[in-house]
Amino acid sequence: MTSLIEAAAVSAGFAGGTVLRDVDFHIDPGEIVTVVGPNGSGKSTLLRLLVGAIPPRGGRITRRPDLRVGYVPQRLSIDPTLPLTVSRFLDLPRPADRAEKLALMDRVGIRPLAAHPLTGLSGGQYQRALLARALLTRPNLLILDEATQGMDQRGSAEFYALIEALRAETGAAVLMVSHELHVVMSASDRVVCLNGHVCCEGTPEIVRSAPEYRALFGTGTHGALALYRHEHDHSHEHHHHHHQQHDERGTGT
Ligand SMILES: Nc1ncnc2c1ncn2[C@@H]1O[C@H](COP(=O)(O)OP(=O)(O)OP(=O)(O)O)[C@@H](O)[C@H]1O
Repeated sequence: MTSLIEAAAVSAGFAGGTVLRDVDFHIDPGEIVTVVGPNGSGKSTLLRLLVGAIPPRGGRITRRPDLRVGYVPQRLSIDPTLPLTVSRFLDLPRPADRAEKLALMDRVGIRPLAAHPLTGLSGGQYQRALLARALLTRPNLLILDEATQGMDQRGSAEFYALIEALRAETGAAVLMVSHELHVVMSASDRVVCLNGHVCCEGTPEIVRSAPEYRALFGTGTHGALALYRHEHDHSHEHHHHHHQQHDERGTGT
């Protein structure tokens, strides 16, 4: 088996009815696959099926035996009265190697925030903390569920550029869900457009011009796509610069 996860003719549903029907899906090592679809189209349900959190009603899901998933949830339910710092958060559920923690916080740009309470982070910083924690398990598949919710367009573009860089460094495949189509799509090798079933899939360019996709999302996203491309082309210098700014601010506090 070469795919990390493979789903064949999978269906899923709850008491309220069928949510997914006849879905074929796979993700290969090192691939970035994005699942897009309107609210309620079954994106989160598909992720939960793939990781085995819920059983399929029909069809079959196969996971490669060496699959190691790093999961970046949308949010975590953490008691806001708990004085949990970013650094301590990375010790949950099990204590992590200190050097490794520092290296990962550095890599995702939150090292100056190590001693800050988790609850005081901005949306973008918080997602980076979740990302660092997910990376501690050295995943070969990183799964992100609406990771950029609440970030502005520039923040999202930077976050996705980081994800792409991490994929290049670690070789991990990335599976993400988003309804922020325009920004996320260019970072993807393959896009799966979901609406209870797979409407269309392929490279971002193919999906973007597919009639099924246009019927669901329209065509008015070119400006945002251009912004991402621009950011992306200049990402490396740009990012180091940003992290430096973070560092300076962080050590001052
Ligand atoms: N545990 C559950 N019990 C009952 N119904 C559920 C459950 N989880 C999801 N659903 C229903 O399944 C459908 C798909 O939900 P899902 O969360 O997978 O969609 P989504 O595409 O991720 O949506 P969104 O973009 O809003 O996050 C919805 O109608 C939802 O109400």
